[in-house]
Amino acid sequence: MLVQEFGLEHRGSLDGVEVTGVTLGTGDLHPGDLFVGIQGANSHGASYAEQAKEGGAVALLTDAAGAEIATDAGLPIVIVDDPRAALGELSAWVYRTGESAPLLFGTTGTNGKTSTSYLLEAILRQLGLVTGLSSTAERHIGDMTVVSRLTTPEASEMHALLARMREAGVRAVAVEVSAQALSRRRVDGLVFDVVAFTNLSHDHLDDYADMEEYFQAKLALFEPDRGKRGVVCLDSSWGARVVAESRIPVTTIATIGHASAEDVESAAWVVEVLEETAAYTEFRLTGRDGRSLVTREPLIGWHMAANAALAIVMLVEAGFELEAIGAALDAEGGIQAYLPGRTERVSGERGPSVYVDFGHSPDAFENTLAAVRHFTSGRTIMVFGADGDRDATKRHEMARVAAEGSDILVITDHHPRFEDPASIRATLLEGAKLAEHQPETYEVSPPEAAIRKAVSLAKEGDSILWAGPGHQDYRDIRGVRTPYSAREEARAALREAGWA
Ligand SMILES: CC(=O)N[C@H]1[C@@H](OP(=O)(O)OP(=O)(O)OC[C@H]2O[C@@H](n3ccc(=O)[nH]c3=O)[C@H](O)[C@@H]2O)O[C@H](CO)[C@@H](O)[C@@H]1O[C@H](C)C(=O)N[C@@H](C)C(=O)N[C@H](CCC(=O)O)C(=O)O
Ligand SMILES: Nc1ncnc2c1ncn2[C@@H]1O[C@H](COP(=O)(O)OP(=O)(O)OP(=O)(O)O)[C@@H](O)[C@H]1O
Repeated sequence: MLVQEFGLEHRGSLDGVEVTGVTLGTGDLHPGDLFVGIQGANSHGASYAEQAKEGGAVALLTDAAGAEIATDAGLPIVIVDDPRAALGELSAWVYRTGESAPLLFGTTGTNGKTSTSYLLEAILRQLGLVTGLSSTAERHIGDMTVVSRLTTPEASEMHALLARMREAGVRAVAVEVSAQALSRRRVDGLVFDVVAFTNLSHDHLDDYADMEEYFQAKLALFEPDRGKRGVVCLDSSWGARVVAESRIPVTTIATIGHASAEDVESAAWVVEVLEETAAYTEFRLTGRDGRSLVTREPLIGWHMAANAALAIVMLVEAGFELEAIGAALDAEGGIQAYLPGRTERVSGERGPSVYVDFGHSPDAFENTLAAVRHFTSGRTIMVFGADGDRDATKRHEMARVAAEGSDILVITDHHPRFEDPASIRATLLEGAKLAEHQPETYEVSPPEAAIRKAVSLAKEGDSILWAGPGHQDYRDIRGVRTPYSAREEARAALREAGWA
């Protein structure tokens, strides 16, 4: 049936073969699945065809090279030139995700994708809709939470997720779309009702040759086969490029004091931060036509207000009335969202304030440090490390920005992966020295000791920002995911210091 539908070449009998799911990896396999073998960085997926058969796969779809590898695996083989290119459409067909599709929102950008998606989900719930979420931190199917491995799942997993959402009565879904997802065709077979661009700054230059290539990867979300209409944030200068090069209709939003004066002047929507407290940020969102809304989001920093406003404009673009959104938010005192590991406060009433954050780029450090400083009467202490085996070119700038914005710096380890953690720390120490302002600096490994060092130095009125680990519950050390929670470590360090 599938082979006839798509007119595909095949080997071996497909009589009686019924495909009920699609998967790329034997680890995710369910009986009845079509196993798709793609060439990976380490191996060809087709070399796992025998395992896939044992696990209940009913057929293999792969390229000509994969078909050679899997000749003796005992599965019927469907052959296509580029299995990854076929994956989205095929998965959409198997999981019937085109039928009664929910409202789909897709957000891309270097920073703020997860936050915008959570805030969007929260507002949709406050509007009374059953919602879904696909983010780096978690995936949600209504009230159920599913663990995330990638920011954006592979197309087969994405369509399977949407099928489960349909069964659960989900009406609207917020999806975080990474540049890697666009480059690797993970959102094929989806057309978002509204897409959004948050910002672009230095990150992922291990995956992309330069910022231009990284930008072009993100821009792909603003194509008619990916999104119907878009909202572009002008706070980073790359926003104007998205507007100029988008191939779908877009509207714009800019934050006073952060976008250029000309961009604030020309934007269709303007965000003005009215009040920043340790518990919430209040802002006004005003449309060019005079429509306006004042509300609060439960996170610190102007950038989180910008993310919340972006989410609201996405909803307006999807057809929701601004007045209705305002009324739903007013009824509950603002946006009711909990974002795991995004400047999450883990300290109690007494002692220093401790925030754990997922920021891992210079821009994220700068904004989060500024937000923490805003409420700190004492000293700002920053604890951070850098990812091993990921873009090493951003390390100096991360450390310089961290040094510039803090009074005390504790440089430690993050996910070393296969790199030597001591050499990553040495690079960070070099970067910190490039700052004009030189904080008191310590090098402490491992992170369990680093957070304890920071807590031992902190006094009432001081704040500690631990940037990097966010919501994550493991550290990747030489390819092994060791269970580990920064939020739990920070709480333990505070308890041990008598600040419980
Ligand atoms: C570097 C990279 O992109 N790797 C992706 C790639 O893995 P790979 O090429 O290393 O795969 P491989 O180990 O050679 O295996 C080849 C194939 O055999 C399959 N296999 C492999 C072993 C086995 O026992 N059984 C099996 O079936 C694999 O599922 C794969 O399809 O193919 C896998 C499945 O198709 C992906 O899950 C995997 O993403 C990894 C986990 C990853 O970290 N990707 C990063 C770059 C990424 O996409 N990041 C963005 C981040 C964004 C952000 O920070 O904003 C994201 O969206 O998450
Ligand atoms: N609009 C923004 N501008 C700049 N920095 C931001 C913005 N929003 C969030 N950040 C910073 O980036 C960190 C990560 O935020 P978030 O998880 O929402 O981004 P993301 O784009 O999903 O990142 P990732 O792709 O790595 O998951 C935050 O904790 C904060 O430090």
